[in-house]
Amino acid sequence: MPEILFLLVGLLVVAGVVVGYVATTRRSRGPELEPPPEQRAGTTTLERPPEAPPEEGPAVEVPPAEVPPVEEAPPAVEAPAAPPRLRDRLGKARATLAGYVGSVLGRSGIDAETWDELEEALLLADVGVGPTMEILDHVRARVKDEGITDPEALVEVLKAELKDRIGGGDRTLRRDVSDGRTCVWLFVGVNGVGKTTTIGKVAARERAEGRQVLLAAGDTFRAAAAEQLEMWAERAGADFVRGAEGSDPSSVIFDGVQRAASRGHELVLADTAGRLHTKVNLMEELAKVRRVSDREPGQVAEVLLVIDATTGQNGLTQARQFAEAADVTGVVLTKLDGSAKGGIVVAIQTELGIPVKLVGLGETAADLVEFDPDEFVEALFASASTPAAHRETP
Ligand SMILES: Nc1nc2c(ncn2[C@@H]2O[C@H](COP(=O)(O)OP(=O)(O)OP(=O)(O)O)[C@@H](O)[C@H]2O)c(=O)[nH]1
Repeated sequence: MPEILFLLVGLLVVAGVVVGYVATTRRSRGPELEPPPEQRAGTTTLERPPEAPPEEGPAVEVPPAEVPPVEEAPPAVEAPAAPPRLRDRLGKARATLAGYVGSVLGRSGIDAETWDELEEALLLADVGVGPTMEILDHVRARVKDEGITDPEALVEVLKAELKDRIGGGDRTLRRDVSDGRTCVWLFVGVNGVGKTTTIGKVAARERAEGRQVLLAAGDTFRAAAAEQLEMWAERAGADFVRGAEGSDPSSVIFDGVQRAASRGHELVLADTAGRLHTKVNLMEELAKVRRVSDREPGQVAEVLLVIDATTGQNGLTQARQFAEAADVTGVVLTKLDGSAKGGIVVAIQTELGIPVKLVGLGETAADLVEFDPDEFVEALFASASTPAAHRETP
């Protein structure tokens, strides 16, 4: 009996000691709750009513107290891996053309079938009926004038014609803004074309080149879109601003611009919700986004229309509508790695005169290249049977 009493007293003493220790440690460490997103470094969530009035003036002043000194900006990140070469990634488009071109080159001369095959090849590549006919008319005229009879020379004339059509125009991404203003690039396009992914790729590139960048989640329709963008921002070491779900995209982007300006960032990359080019109200909203993003302290230097290369000719209709609503300055053609329809480049450039500036060739940060017309045409015509790595660009 005394043993049991002794044991009970011992247990009580031990329990008391343990409880006391735990309470002390808790107090000294503080609560272990995750900080709310707005308190995490480099991230801001703007809680605002959905109908903030950005057109009437700045909706929300960024309080100076919230702005950390510029030294606290995210560190520069490593450059993404070397960008892929166009010709290594144009597998599908190359394979489609290679069959036709191989057949043309296999003939002893140029005959009616040769022209039929070239026409079919261009149509399959989605160059479009109008441009295909024009291109072949020009090539026919040159072949006749120059007395060309050799199929190889004919293919060279066709390549030159294509390069002529998609060449020219300024493809550099513009950064020139008035003194004291912050450069804004807007990314627009229909759903799922790759806007967010492209912004992530561009952010990685800009950061690797040492620029301070802010990503603004102007896609307030889908919470997942903002989360996806935030992930890209974290990876790239970029600043990030999002708004409450359903809030006004113009306000969110404007707040992003204000924050970027106050922190001395060079560039704001603004995402917008995917929208059908046929929905008038959404296209009007986009026009407003552009106007508001252009107000001090921001200035829109690029409106980049993102087009999915696999949609082919439909991309042309989209480009027309977006150009009207948001004054598009350049095209980013994505998913060219999985498309046989690279010919849309020709259609967009010749029919709308909008230069293709960037090309997406995959889903990682490195899969973005500047568009080079000569390289593109050579890549399209490079023989599918010859390993690209062993061929020299003529
Ligand atoms: N193969 C390939 N896939 C790509 C490329 N660019 C984007 N994608 C993929 O396309 C899908 C859609 O990309 P997002 O960036 O979410 O497209 P979005 O335009 O922002 O979509 P919404 O927000 O719905 O309008 C994702 O699975 C991307 O990984 C590319 O160049 N090549």
